[in-house]
Amino acid sequence: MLIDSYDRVVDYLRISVTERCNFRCQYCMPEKPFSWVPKENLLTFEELFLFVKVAIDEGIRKIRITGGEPLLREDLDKFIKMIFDYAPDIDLAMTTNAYLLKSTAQKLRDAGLKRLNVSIDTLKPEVAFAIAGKDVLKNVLDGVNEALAVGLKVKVNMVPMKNMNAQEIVDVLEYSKKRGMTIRFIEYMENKFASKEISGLKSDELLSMLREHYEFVDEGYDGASPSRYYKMSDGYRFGIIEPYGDDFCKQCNRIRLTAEGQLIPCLYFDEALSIAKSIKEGDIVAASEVLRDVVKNKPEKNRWGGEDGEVSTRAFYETGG
Ligand SMILES: Nc1nc2c(ncn2[C@@H]2O[C@H](COP(=O)(O)OP(=O)(O)OP(=O)(O)O)[C@@H](O)[C@H]2O)c(=O)[nH]1
Ligand SMILES: C[S@@+](CC[C@H](N)C(=O)[O-])C[C@H]1O[C@@H](n2cnc3c(N)ncnc32)[C@H](O)[C@@H]1O
Ligand code: SF4
Ligand code: SF4
Repeated sequence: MLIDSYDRVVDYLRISVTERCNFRCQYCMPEKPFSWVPKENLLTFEELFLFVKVAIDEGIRKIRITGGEPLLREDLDKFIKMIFDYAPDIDLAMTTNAYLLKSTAQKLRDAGLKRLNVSIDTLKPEVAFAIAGKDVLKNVLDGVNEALAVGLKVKVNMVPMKNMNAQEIVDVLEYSKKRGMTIRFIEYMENKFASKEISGLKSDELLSMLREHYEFVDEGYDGASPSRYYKMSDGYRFGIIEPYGDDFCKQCNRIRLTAEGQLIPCLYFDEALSIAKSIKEGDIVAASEVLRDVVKNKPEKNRWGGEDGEVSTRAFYETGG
């Protein structure tokens, strides 16, 4: 079991399989980055799998594939199958923009993927264009329908922004509810890569807008998730994620791996250790030492809430959110 120095069990590994993306979301990657990680620096799926086996053997029980856009990476279903065959019981999930999901959902499900978190910020084609930089909505909604049809469990992530999609929070909630998908509203998190024009809706603003339509009670955090959940009178639950908060850090169970093998102990801190060399040399003893070091060095919590108004220096598309 992996236990950090604050006695938290670390059993959740988020793997960003690529930082590339087919969208240019205003809050994440409005411009094509100046440079991508060169392809030769990316860990291959065989190399990533070698690390995944080490991580599972050490106690990881939940793996989320993310990016950039993970579906851009060729043969992703084969990577998922490798993980599933090695440990069928682990919680195997992915976060995606759904654009390529219509043609891939069945393959992913057959490979062993269990859950999907899909980003849906709007149900209006022109707003989707304004956010993602291209005409994406039809593909996204078709992708979600297909994922549900093949039996994947789906959650929706929405980042509400003023003068953009904030007026749609009820519509996107209703869309999700009708399809049995939990929606989580994510507070926009400032970062140095995002468009400077964005003004995100804060959780208190969101809650008062939702109160005009619904009655609900605060159910608090659910396990180690950074989402706070609210239960409506008909039993439907929605979540709000305040990434700048730190209440949920007490339960933090996660580390992150980037596509080039940087193992990140905490989203806030710049520190990371690379597993690339040990994995490329097939040295699993060294890789598990790096893993244990990263876990041991997990900080207690982020410091975004401080008075100096710090913003994230990490790119979401690099860490996978
Ligand atoms: N501050 C902070 N925010 C996080 C962390 N993990 C996730 N988030 C936020 O939550 C958002 C949604 O994360 P997802 O990729 O859907 O994953 P998840 O919330 O772990 O998903 P579940 O396993 O379904 O609970 C991210 O984009 C971040 O904004 C974290 O460790 N710290
Ligand atoms: C970086 S994306 C990677 C996976 C996939 N491309 C997608 O969009 O779902 C993961 C999550 O990060 C969220 N995200 C990206 N930039 C953000 C920001 N500045 N503030 C809050 N959430 C953000 C997205 O909405 C998405 O739900
Ligand atoms: S949020 Fe996801 S879909 Fe949007 S640009 Fe970032 S990685 Fe791509
Ligand atoms: S901010 Fe750091 S400590 Fe807090 S939940 Fe995220 S990764 Fe864990």
